[in-house]
Amino acid sequence: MIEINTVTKRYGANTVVDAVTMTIAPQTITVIVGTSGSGKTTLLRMINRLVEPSEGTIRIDGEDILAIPGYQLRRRIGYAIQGHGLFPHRTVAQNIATVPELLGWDRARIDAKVAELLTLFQLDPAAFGNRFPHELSGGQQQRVGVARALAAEPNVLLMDEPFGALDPIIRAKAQDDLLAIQKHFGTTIILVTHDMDEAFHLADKVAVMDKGRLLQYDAPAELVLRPATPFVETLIGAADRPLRLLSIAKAAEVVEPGAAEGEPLSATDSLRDALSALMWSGRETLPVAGEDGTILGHVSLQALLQRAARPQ
Ligand SMILES: Nc1ncnc2c1ncn2[C@@H]1O[C@H](COP(=O)(O)OP(=O)(O)OP(=O)(O)O)[C@@H](O)[C@H]1O
Repeated sequence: MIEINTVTKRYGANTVVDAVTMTIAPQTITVIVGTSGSGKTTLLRMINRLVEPSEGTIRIDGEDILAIPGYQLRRRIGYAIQGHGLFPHRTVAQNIATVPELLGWDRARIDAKVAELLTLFQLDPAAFGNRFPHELSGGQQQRVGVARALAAEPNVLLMDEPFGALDPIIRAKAQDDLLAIQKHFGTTIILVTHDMDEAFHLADKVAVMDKGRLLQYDAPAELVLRPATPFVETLIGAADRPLRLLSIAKAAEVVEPGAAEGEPLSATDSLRDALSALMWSGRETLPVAGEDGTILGHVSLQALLQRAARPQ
């Protein structure tokens, strides 16, 4: 658990993070959104002491981070940034091994970890381990950046616009990889993004910042249904509210018994994808298949319209 308690950061007379209080549950993904300059990066960097707070406390699992030397803290907390920040003269394997080496892991454990992470990120260790960063595509470099942040098995991973430079297709894939990896390791992730679609796709909870203040810290559906301020409403985009609600629910949640014609949806597809498939196929219903391909029932346009409507 991460407890941020009335944390403030000032640069001279300028308060860039203003008395932010939030508690982040273990093994969840918190996404920080807000306008440019609202203090998102500063808040994130105070958690690993790359920036020191002017006031307030931050505790990780009950321990005040000021009691831990910054360099030690940063070995315990993964940090991934846009543009990956890989060391250009170290190979992919050496990059990923950086923190485990600092922590004094033995060679066999380091090699096993590097191979595990490369495989997890769908990079063949034999083909990629000895390459240098400039010999990879941007998307591959970004995956290595996240793999490096995870190498020492941190409980906490901070990510600052990690997918900002990726094209939309690779970006969607990177987001799904991150969700799978978070499940696999049970990591607590705090991620900064400008992209509201990304926030809704990834977040257990969203923190909305404006001018250094935390305006709302809630589950994505709460932001849509009960925005704390007009700013939150604008940021989410009033016209997108029904689609945002559909994007955070899965087909499995509205499946009804009975057969339907057409190409089956997957139970894990979002309701937004389900709506798109229904509209494109011109059908009122489509079948839904489980992971093993068994048909579980169908999803109807009617059910989706009900889910997308403002609750009465
Ligand atoms: N070292 C510093 N010295 C002085 N001012 C700073 C420093 N670092 C950040 N700031 C200021 O603090 C404010 C918040 O910056 P921060 O990078 O946290 O915002 P952000 O929400 O992450 O912005 P963006 O979305 O543009 O990355 C900005 O006005 C910035 O100019």
